[in-house]
Amino acid sequence: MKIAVVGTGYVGLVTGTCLAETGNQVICVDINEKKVKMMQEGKLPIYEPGLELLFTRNINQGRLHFTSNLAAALEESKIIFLALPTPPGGDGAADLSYVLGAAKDIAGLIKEYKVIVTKSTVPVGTADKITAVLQEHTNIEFAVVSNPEFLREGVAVEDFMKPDRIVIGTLDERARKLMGELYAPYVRQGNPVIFMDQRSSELTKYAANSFLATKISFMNEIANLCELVGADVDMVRRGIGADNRIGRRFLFSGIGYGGSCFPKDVQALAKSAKENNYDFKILNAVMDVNDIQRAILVEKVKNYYKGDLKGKKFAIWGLAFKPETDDIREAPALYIIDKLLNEGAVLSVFDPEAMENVKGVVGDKIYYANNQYDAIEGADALLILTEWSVFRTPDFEQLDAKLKAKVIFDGRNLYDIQKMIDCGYYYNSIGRKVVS
Ligand SMILES: NC(=O)C1=CN([C@@H]2O[C@H](COP(=O)(O)OP(=O)(O)OC[C@H]3O[C@@H](n4cnc5c(N)ncnc54)[C@H](O)[C@@H]3O)[C@@H](O)[C@H]2O)C=CC1
Ligand SMILES: O=C(O)[C@H]1O[C@H](OP(=O)(O)OP(=O)(O)OC[C@H]2O[C@@H](n3ccc(=O)[nH]c3=O)[C@H](O)[C@@H]2O)[C@H](O)[C@@H](O)[C@@H]1O
Repeated sequence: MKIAVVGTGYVGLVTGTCLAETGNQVICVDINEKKVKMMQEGKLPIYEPGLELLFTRNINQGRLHFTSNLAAALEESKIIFLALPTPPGGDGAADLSYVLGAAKDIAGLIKEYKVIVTKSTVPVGTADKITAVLQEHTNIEFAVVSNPEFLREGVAVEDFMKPDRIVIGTLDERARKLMGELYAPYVRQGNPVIFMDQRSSELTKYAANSFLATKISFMNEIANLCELVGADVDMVRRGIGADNRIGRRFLFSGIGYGGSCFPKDVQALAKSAKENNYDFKILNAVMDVNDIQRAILVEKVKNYYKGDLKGKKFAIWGLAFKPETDDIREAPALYIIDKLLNEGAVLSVFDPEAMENVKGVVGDKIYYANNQYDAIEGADALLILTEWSVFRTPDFEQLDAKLKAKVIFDGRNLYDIQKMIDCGYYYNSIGRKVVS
């Protein structure tokens, strides 16, 4: 099938590449000409494990193409995916200007029946808005389909190629058939394609992200309670996760959820509920808890140094909002860096992939170390903010030798408490006892 993908961010690139991998002819369009040129030269603009191999293979085999010319991309494509940004507007609601703007452009260019698919995360009623824009500007037949994307950064290829489920929101029979054919190669036994109406599909995406964010905020509150009552959150997590009704995943307490989606989507769903005269109380609490949790490590550091961080040198391991990505959008690390700098601390940071992105935002106010051990040289304490594998089993001899003091604040609970006691560290993690 011939497919156009409009927008080559995370979702557009993964969607386009994976659809090409199953034999489709895919043309990806972006208004960012620099990015398009880069991709035409075979260079991938993001770090995502496993994507480069597929990206290169499909370009070389002539199935994956890039352009900034929307008209050319639409010409022969039967299905047009919109993978455009939906950032929070000033009031927290999703900004639909990219999506509706593209719909208008598409309306002016199509000459035959097209299926227009929203991959972007959009509020309930957006398919109707896209339909209205198209109807206003074209007489050509079309169907608007909601097909939310559930991929996680860092495991995006796996998530797209082997999805838990595929949600397709349309009542248009022709579109339903085409979408069913397109996704047939990705369906594994028991992992269904779920067809529904557009509104239910749009809400499914927000409900999924908000439910996962709720799980995280819930566990962060349990962690805070654990610290007060002398319980261990890792034990509680294992204890409740063994119940299939609860499940083992997404129960890790830490320094709050970040990334380009959870913060914006929880906020957008709360806003959309409010617009419909519904006060979504749980979501408001989820956001409040996350705000508090993002500050928790800084509070622990301040308590340890009795409020005076001036001139203290801290090493930071991990900047990306989670491992296996260079994405720093809404990363807790950015918030923590800002707070520590305001307190007069001196920072030396290391992340396996996100250094360049942080340089672009934070600039030369901090030292960008060459590796994780360079970062800790002479530091008063180490702060761990992202659970990259390389931080899980560090060389403790180097830690002992390079840190000025044996002090670790761990926002991701990477180390065994007993080991830290044996090694003589002051070790403060999340929801577990503080040892020294
Ligand atoms: N990042 C993620 O892991 C996931 C994101 N989503 C949703 O997917 C949507 C896209 O997210 P990302 O891929 O992260 O976005 P992004 O912000 O990384 O990329 C968007 C791309 O669209 C391009 N663009 C903007 N206007 C355009 C236009 N008129 N024509 C062509 N290209 C245009 C930009 O240049 C950029 O390359 C959002 O709604 C997001 O909530 C859904 C699931 C996962
Ligand atoms: O809509 C989206 O963009 C995507 O948002 C999330 O994916 P992603 O943001 O890539 O990352 P997650 O793995 O979900 O992590 C999000 C945040 O939650 C935090 N988290 C995650 C899990 C956990 O147990 N505890 C926890 O604090 C992570 O550290 C991270 O900051 C969802 O998991 C995807 O299904 C969804 O498609």
